[in-house]
Amino acid sequence: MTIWVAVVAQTIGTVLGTGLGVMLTSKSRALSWSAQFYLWLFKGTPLLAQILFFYSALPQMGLRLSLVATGLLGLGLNEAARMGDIVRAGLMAVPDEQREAAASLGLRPWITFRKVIFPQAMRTILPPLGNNFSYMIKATSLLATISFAELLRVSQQLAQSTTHALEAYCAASVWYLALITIWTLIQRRLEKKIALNGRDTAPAANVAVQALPDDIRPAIELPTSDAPVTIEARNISKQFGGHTALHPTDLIVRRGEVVVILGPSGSGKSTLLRTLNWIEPADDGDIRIDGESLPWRFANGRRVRRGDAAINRTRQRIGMVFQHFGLFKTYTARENVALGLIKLKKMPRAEAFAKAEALLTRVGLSKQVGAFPVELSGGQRQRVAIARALSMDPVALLFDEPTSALDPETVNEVLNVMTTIAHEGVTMVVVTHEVGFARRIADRVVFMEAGRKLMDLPVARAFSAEAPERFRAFLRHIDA
Ligand SMILES: Nc1ncnc2c1ncn2[C@@H]1O[C@H](COP(=O)(O)OP(=O)(O)OP(=O)(O)O)[C@@H](O)[C@H]1O
Repeated sequence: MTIWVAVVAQTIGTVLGTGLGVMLTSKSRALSWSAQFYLWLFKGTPLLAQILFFYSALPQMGLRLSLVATGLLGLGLNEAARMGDIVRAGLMAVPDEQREAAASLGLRPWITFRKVIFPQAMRTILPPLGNNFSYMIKATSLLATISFAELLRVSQQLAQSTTHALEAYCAASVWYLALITIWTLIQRRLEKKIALNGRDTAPAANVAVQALPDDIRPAIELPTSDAPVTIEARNISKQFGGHTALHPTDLIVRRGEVVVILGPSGSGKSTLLRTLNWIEPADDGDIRIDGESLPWRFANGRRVRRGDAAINRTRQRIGMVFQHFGLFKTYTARENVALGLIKLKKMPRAEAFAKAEALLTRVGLSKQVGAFPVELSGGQRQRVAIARALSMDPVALLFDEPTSALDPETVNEVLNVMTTIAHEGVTMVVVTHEVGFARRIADRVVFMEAGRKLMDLPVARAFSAEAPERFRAFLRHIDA
């Protein structure tokens, strides 16, 4: 009986708690506040009072439960509140880059959750879940020896109407709720504080960002090649809080071009790049991929934001490589590369794996196809990430500081792969601090400072006396 009750109650708690955990991390306020209310109520009132409530109040609503069913309901709903917190912690422990990597492939939120986020969150969730289950087994004995006896006693008293047992329980519940509310508020404050302290800091600045006067005229030169335009960003801007990370900026990338974006730390390079595939939605402006607007559709002459599914579809056409690789940790190299093909292109598994292996061979990893990310070096992981970004046959690849997290010896193995695919004609936009790479590979060099594009020149002119003084000062600083 103990095992049966514990298993059923734990199952109710785990299933319901998983839903609550997802709701707690949801961007929808209605969902997260409903889940928070549930947790507050069930964590804040004593189990015995809840069981008593179910036992005495539910029959009045026409639902009569047996003693065991009442106990199951009480234990299950309480466990759901605890599991909700545990699942939320597990989901929050999965780095944001995993979600961004999935979004950059164009995976739908449900698939991302099921295939990428939840399996990783399980590693954090499983130990406390085991712990809770041990507790649950013991709680069933409490239920049997104390709660049921108490239930029967109170029920008899209620029937005889000689005491105010129910009121006493209600008053006790209010007190507990007040205590738990205070603790919840303290816990929230602590979590907020820790979240702020733990926020990723930008890599060390190589040149201090200087404020620029608002009326500065950027030295912009539009590309002269007449290949068709692949990415067309117009007037995109982005603010974080009150801080303008990106002033209204244009960027045009033509088919086969390699555009390298250089600039001091904090100058808005990554923000510009991340708006190009809407991983970071811009506040204003438009991005067109092969002429198709990524964020907007036009209805009755008005501009309307496209739905997430439509944005995902267009986004699939652009691959992205992240600084910290963003490989899905629970999948092998081959599975990482094949996931988008199987889930989005609906390719049969065998065919997707064959294509994944061919791509991994192309980046020099034919022997590591079965390795998990932890078994690979940084350079190898980044090459898997490049193969994965190529898997969807994108019209362009975006690289966000692809070598910044690598040891100096492995930087070149990644740059060599990037050089090879650039020579194969892949359209690329690269944010990097590797000036040498820009000189060798770029067709155009964009220089950013304080959220503005200050230079956009063909490579030969960018590295000549013709370049703006600010860019030459930046190069001198790096040389030094
Ligand atoms: N998610 C965010 N929340 C708040 N501020 C942000 C966020 N992302 C970027 N910023 C701010 O926007 C500005 C531009 O950041 P961005 O990462 O684009 O610069 P960057 O040139 O790529 O820098 P780095 O070379 O150091 O990566 C910085 O001041 C940064 O602190």
